Amino acid sequence: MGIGKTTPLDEVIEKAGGCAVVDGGFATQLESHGADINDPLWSALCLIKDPHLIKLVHMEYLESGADILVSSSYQATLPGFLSRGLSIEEGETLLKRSVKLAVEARDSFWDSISETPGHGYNRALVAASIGSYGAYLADGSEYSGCYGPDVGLDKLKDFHRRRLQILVEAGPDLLAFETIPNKLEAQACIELLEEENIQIPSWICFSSVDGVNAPSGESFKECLDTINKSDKVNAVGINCAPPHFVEALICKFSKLTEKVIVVYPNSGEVWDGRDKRWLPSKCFNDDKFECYATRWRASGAKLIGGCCRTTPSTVQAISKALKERS
Ligand SMILES: C[S+](C)CC[C@H](N)C(=O)O
Ligand SMILES: N[C@@H](CCS)C(=O)O
Ligand SMILES: [Zn+2]
Repeated sequence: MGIGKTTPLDEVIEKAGGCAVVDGGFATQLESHGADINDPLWSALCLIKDPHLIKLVHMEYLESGADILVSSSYQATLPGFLSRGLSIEEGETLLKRSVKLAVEARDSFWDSISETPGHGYNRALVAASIGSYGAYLADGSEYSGCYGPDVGLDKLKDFHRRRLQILVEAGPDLLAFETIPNKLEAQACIELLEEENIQIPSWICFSSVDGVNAPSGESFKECLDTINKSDKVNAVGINCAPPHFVEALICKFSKLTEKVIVVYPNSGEVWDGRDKRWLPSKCFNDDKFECYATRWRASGAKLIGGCCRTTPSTVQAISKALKERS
């Protein structure tokens, strides 16, 4: 995945007219179909209990115009599955299932739509979601970056390595590291991509709670200086932060990196990691996303979508804004 080579990610961006659409809140949409994800495994519980809902949600985002589907593996981890009494083998099967379900949805949507002349869809890519260590902890620390003194680089690499290998074996088109809250975890991700000689594209997205720095308080300059050293990372950006932070962050990132910029913010509501609920806050509706999407593209983002509490209608609004191109 050397720099300069055209990747499937570049191709989908080009086919989409310069800015491709990422899907929206995956867990949110599972909940709207009645899934109970109030659990340490969060949305990954559905890999065990409701795999059909996972496929349904992927289909809904495809119909809404997503060019990239993010898989259901955000909070799917081997230690998480082991602590539920599953075997390593069962855990590995579930991880592979997350990619398989997204690939099946993509293939079946593409087969059905291909028969419709003049359809405006692109064949979507499947990104395997790799949630941060904080997501696995299920204590809200993907928004604080405070992993404590015992969590060093090696521990983070150990945490991520096997899942990454299994997800890659399952054949996604790319890897999506999500809600990374600090520089150390970004470093762990890039070292793993290198050590495992990963040949598919990847993006690394940070969360942000102040709109200026990573949640840990480290500057994005420090974080991006680390990522810029790796030619295994194709895109870098922000996910699950409030939309009103995004424009300024795109401007900041575009001065700090030449990599593709990816943004998929949440609705603006705030996750209460202790009580496990979304706190009402400044919340942005689909019309606002439609208008923001155009501005984010003008500021330099090439991958735009939604994260938690956004829905297929949000993605439809983004897709409408980006595909009614200038
Ligand atoms: C993106 S957050 C809302 C995911 C859930 C969190 N890791 C938890 O388990 O509390
Ligand atoms: N891909 C995950 C991100 C959570 S922050 C989801 O949409 O559920
Ligand atoms: Zn989110």
